[in-house]
Amino acid sequence: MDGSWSEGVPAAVGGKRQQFGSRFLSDPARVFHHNAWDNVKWSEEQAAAAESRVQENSTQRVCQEKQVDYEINAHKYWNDFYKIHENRFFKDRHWLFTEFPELAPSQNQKDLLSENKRSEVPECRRSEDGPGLTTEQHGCSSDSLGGHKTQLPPVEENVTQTLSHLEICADEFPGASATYRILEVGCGVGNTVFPILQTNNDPRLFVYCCDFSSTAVELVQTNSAYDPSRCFAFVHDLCDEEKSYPVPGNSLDVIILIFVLSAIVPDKMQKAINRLSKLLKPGGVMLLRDYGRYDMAQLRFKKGQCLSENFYVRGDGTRVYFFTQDELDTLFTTAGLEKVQNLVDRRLQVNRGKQLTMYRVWIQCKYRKPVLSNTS
Ligand SMILES: C[S@@+](CC[C@H](N)C(=O)[O-])C[C@H]1O[C@@H](n2cnc3c(N)ncnc32)[C@H](O)[C@@H]1O
Repeated sequence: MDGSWSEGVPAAVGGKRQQFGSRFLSDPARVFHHNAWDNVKWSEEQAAAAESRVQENSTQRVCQEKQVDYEINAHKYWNDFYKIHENRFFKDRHWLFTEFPELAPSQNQKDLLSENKRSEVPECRRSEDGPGLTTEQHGCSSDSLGGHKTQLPPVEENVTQTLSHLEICADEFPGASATYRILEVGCGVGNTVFPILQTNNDPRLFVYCCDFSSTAVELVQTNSAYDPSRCFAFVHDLCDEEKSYPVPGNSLDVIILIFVLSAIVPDKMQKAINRLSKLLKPGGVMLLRDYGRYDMAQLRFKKGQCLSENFYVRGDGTRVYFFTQDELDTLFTTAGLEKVQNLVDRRLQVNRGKQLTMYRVWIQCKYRKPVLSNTS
């Protein structure tokens, strides 16, 4: 894996976190005085140079036979990645709580965990798909469901009708008795999930996480912090249209996508987001952080690594796409979600020892399912 991997940690300045930090480079002569600069403005020349670099490294495409291999065996390439790196590669993403307060509802918005009691999953058709765990197995007795006041928009009275097509029965999926449900897709080895579970001890919270790498999921399940009464990790390919998620539609408060959408082939992204959108409760949110167009990692690719426009394969067979804000907006709004946030984080990282500058571009999005939704 090349050195261009980074989780894109938003900066903290003076111990106090601001949106994407606030250390600005006003005097270029001071560039090597700090490790990173926030909200960097690109000059026209720099943008043009980036564009021409991308044109250059995209001229020669990977042959069709190899492309098919990278697609069919995508999970195997990620399995190999995790066999080598185990849980040492990505860092725990504690910064997510500042960026996305929805992930720490008991810390940030005390009532969120008990909100929307009316939106709990109603009676529905039985399915053979569900793992069939009972509420007792999750240690969440219904007594723990409080009658607190709600902070999210009120759920429409007709939600139960829109759920009539559900495949999973109300009390027969993991976390059925929880009142706040978070799903992380492409969870890797749990660098987001474990910080969430550690930050929230509230028994009304349940966290689902999936990845199509069985090696990664196994590392989550065997982590000493993995508690099946609060968390359910499962193998799932977000591009697989045949296999359903082990939760009913309209049942999740939050879905997290951290550097995962970029790992799938662009023509499968829309359907993957559509399917996820259906799982959100009305008022629920989808949170994303991912690579932006002309990020340093894109510029570093060599000729012959390009699969299609802005989509590349790394040396280890894993793939990465570089988004624009508009592309992400289209993906989410086409899935029936409304924009709450769509930001670009341009950071200048500095290697002071080697006197190197690295221009990073990440995009951060938050999209909400309308209370009156036609995607359910
Ligand atoms: C860059 S890693 C990010 C991991 C994790 N989200 C984190 O931030 O630490 C991308 C992850 O997406 C997973 N992934 C890629 N394509 C996927 C797919 N089609 N379905 C499910 N997971 C996928 C990979 O196995 C890998 O764990």
